[in-house]
Amino acid sequence: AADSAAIASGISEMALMEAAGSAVANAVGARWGKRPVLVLAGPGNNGGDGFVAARHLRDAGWNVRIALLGSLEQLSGVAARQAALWNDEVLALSVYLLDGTALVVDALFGAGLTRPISGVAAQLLEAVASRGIPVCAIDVPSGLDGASGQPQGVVARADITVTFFRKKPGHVLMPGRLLCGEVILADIGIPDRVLSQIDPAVFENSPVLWMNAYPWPHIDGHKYQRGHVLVVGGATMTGAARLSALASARIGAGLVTVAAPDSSWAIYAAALTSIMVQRVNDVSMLDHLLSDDRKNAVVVGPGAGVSHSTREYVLAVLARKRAVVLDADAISAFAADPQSLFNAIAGPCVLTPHEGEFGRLFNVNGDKLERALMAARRSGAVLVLKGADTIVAAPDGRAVINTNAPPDLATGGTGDVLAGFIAGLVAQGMPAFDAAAAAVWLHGEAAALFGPGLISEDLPQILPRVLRRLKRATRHDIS
Ligand SMILES: NC(=O)C1=CN([C@@H]2O[C@H](COP(=O)(O)OP(=O)(O)OC[C@H]3O[C@@H](n4cnc5c(N)ncnc54)[C@H](O)[C@@H]3O)[C@@H](O)[C@H]2O)[C@@H](O)CC1
Ligand SMILES: Nc1ncnc2c1ncn2[C@@H]1O[C@H](COP(=O)(O)OP(=O)(O)O)[C@@H](O)[C@H]1O
Ligand SMILES: [K+]
Repeated sequence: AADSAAIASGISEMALMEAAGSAVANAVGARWGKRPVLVLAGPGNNGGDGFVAARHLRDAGWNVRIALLGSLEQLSGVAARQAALWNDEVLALSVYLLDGTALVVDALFGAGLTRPISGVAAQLLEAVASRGIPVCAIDVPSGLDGASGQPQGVVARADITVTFFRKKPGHVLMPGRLLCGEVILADIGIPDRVLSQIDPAVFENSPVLWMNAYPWPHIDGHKYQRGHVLVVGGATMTGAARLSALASARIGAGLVTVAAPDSSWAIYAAALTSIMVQRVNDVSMLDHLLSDDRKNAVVVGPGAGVSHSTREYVLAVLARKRAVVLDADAISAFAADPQSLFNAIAGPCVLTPHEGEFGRLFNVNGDKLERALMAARRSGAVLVLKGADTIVAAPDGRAVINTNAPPDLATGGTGDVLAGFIAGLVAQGMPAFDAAAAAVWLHGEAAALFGPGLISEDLPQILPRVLRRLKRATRHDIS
């Protein structure tokens, strides 16, 4: 879309392809020393980029061969014109070409792949992968769907992938993120105004997206301006709600209260210090607590139990139009009747399912991005679909894909912490979508900073260091 918009606005297609192929040659030269290179060129513009890269590498003194899928006569447009500039032998694709090849430039298919790669091209990619030959992919590793991050048949994993103008979802969604290796974004002269023309709604998560909305405390602020989070605590599994509460407090909520039943009140009270504990044995007591409208964000779900009372609590909070984060059991409790939940969602609401919980509420098909967006639209909530490539999706079609979370997060309780982070930011006035994106990023950053050995308690503990760095990076000094 960006390239056609750029061409429509008067940029030469030939110049774009020249810049793209030359960026590939530069990336190859920066990564590897001179060695025999085989460029695999496809029948479209991705192949055209390959011809340009081959020419630039040859001019820089590399030993380059190029093999084409199909024939030169079948090339058209700028790809044909670039192929003509190669002005040297063009080989037919064959697995034998890999003998004596120490680097493959994969220019078979980019964005135009319409069906799984078959025949000799597929055999070649398989052989490249099985022999472990280093690969530089152009735009995407051929066979990877740039929209979904899903392979369409065979894909040879790349060491680096050079793409242009803007990353595609497939570069950051799993398993695409792994198949791409390091993604190098090259500027090929597509002007920024093209970005506003295509007005993208999907972004890789990063502070630039939400730091202007980040609720740093005001110099003359007081605790009530920083919001009051209410965490509905479970009766038996008390750790989950305590983790959420601690997380809300750490991320800056002015006050945090856990609502606890008589049976476990003493446990909560003994374990918590800066966090308050109030008695709630049934939905009318919860409703009474919520009559204080300073309690402006609520977490339900962590350790709540998949039960009728959890459903009642969720519906009571939603009826009060309070901002709410629904996690874990608060999601699972609606498995039998998701529509009753969606009907009740009217104000700011964030659902934070992992894939298992997601499947209990939503019967939607498609790739992860599509499913998250559809679920957000259907439920009317901001949807946080968790995992190695957590997606935050809004009912209006915006989405961010998170890429900073390490697998150390795959340990019990980290989701409870995330729910608390989100509620803490919403309580401080951050819009639900921004709050969810910021919380997911901070959560990943905290985990990465802590590193191996992480347990969920460590996340709120180390968050202040992440916040300090973020604040330093985003502070606008008065000059
Ligand atoms: N248009 C532009 O201005 C620019 C485009 N660029 C490159 O152009 C690429 C997109 O080019 P195209 O749209 O030509 O797409 P591709 O080069 O990915 O390939 C499309 C061609 O392959 C055929 N095809 C699709 N699936 C096939 C399969 N499984 N087996 C055999 N043939 C198949 C199609 O019929 C079509 O002829 C980008 O990925 C990027 O690499 C870059 O040059 C940057 C600028
Ligand atoms: N392999 C992974 N890489 C990165 N993040 C992960 C990975 N596995 C899980 N996570 C993150 O860890 C958290 C786990 O949450 P959840 O599944 O609700 O666990 P719990 O209920 O034990 O708190 C989520 O934020 C999720 O995105
Ligand atoms: K490619």
